[in-house]
Amino acid sequence: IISVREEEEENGSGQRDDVLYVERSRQYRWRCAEVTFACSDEAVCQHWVNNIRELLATNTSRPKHLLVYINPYGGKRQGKRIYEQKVAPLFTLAGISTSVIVTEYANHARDHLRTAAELEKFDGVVCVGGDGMFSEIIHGLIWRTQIDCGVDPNCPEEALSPCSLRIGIIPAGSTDCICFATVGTNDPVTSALHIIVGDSQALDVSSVHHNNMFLRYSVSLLGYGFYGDVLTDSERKRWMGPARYDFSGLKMFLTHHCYEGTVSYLPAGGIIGTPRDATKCRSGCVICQHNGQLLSERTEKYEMDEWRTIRGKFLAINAASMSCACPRSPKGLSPAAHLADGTIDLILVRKCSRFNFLRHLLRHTSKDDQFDLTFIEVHRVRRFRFTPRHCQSDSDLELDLQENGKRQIFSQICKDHPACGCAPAYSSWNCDGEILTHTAIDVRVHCQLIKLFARGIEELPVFEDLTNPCAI
Ligand SMILES: CCCCCCCCCCCCC/C=C/[C@@H](O)[C@H](COP(=O)(O)O)NC(=O)CCCCC
Ligand SMILES: Nc1ncnc2c1ncn2[C@@H]1O[C@H](COP(=O)(O)OP(=O)(O)O)[C@@H](O)[C@H]1O
Ligand SMILES: [Ca+2]
Repeated sequence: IISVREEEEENGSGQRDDVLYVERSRQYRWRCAEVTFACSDEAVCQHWVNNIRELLATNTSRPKHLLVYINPYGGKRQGKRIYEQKVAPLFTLAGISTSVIVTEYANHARDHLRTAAELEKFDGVVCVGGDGMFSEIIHGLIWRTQIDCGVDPNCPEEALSPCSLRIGIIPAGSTDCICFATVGTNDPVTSALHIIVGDSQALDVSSVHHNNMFLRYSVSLLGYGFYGDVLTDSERKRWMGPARYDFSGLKMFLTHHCYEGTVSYLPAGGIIGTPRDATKCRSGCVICQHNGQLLSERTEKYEMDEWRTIRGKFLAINAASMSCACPRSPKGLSPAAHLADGTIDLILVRKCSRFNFLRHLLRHTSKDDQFDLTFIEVHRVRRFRFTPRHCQSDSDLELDLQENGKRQIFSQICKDHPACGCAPAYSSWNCDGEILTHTAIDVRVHCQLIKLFARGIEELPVFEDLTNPCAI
């Protein structure tokens, strides 16, 4: 139930109660529906209304005061309109009061959250925008929580303190992968209703460091190579709106750059689940519960796991903290990744032909397994490091030379691209849609560090689930 309102019957024959409630629609969408109860005895009617209102008021998981940040610049620049026309009226109906800030520049929301007075009077923060805007919100909230708790965010070894305020996402960006992968759809009304009913979904956060210096947090994709290059190229074409990703995606596919470097990772030992599982992370996921519990009890196990190292040439290095499902790829980059299990799926796409890379990419949009290819490796990890070849230590480079024969260190990249002879040695990291300035990074997962107003993707009813044989 969202709310209840009473009205006199027009002919004076008693009272009417209109109850607004959430109804499930197709493909994970929720809608607001209304049912009317009428009674000739006004006292009885009033009794219903009072009881419903009392139940709603005593429900502590529902937010009553929200701090809303709107990015008017993201996606198709519709954030303000989406909020005012589709979301604000629902919040009003649900009796939620709001403080709304329309951002005026990049990092406005992040900086505001870092210093905002009386944050404790709010029951949550609402982010109207895309993944970049969500990233601003978590940077503000996580930073503030660590400073308040005396945790040094620059130290990669420190355990971070969880944030108490829940975050709601109203999708108004270009990809909106975080919303899609946690709700199942990018629909502002559905997201508003998840906020109103007070849903809660824990989310892992990865911290990214470079030489003991904090760089960024990530909750969805950290991508070097293909996705880093797509992002860098697409930022120059922001005027195209969300279509910039399709243009830059095609361009980077044709460019076909590969990058050399070393990936080291700490496998996620002792947990249940693998990146090749057929089961997916869904509402109330038992794998997230089990692994989350395990991590909170057995931190020493994590230290006992052994680091592994892979050197090579890669078209893409993708670290998915969640499935990264989005409208372009409804199953995502790593379909079996979990929202809150304390792990990242590390996907290595080794150098291969354009044709093979296309096969891999196309499988993101079909039922075929994108990992079932000889040039793809996927590992479930707790931590990983990447060093591009030109940042490797002298001894590492010496080792490479021995392995690869006597060729000149700095010519190998152009050798991979004889046509242009000037391919770049470095890519950049795409960190939830923001470009990272450093290429050598150290990434660590912090299990269930933040909470969203969401419940994870719900199981579809059998008749809607086209992957289910009973539906056909
Ligand atoms: C030839 C067919 C190719 C099909 C490829 C489909 C693969 C798509 C996987 C997309 C994964 C996206 C992961 C999400 C990243 C977002 O965080 C990021 C920023 O989002 P936003 O702030 O809302 O704009 N989006 C991207 O990096 C876009 C990647 C697009 C790649 C084509
Ligand atoms: N008022 C603003 N003006 C310019 N940039 C902004 C503003 N508010 C937020 N940003 C920045 O806009 C960028 C893109 O935002 P995002 O919501 O992710 O949209 P998109 O999905 O289109 O990339 C982010 O880097 C964010 O920090
Ligand atoms: Ca995860």
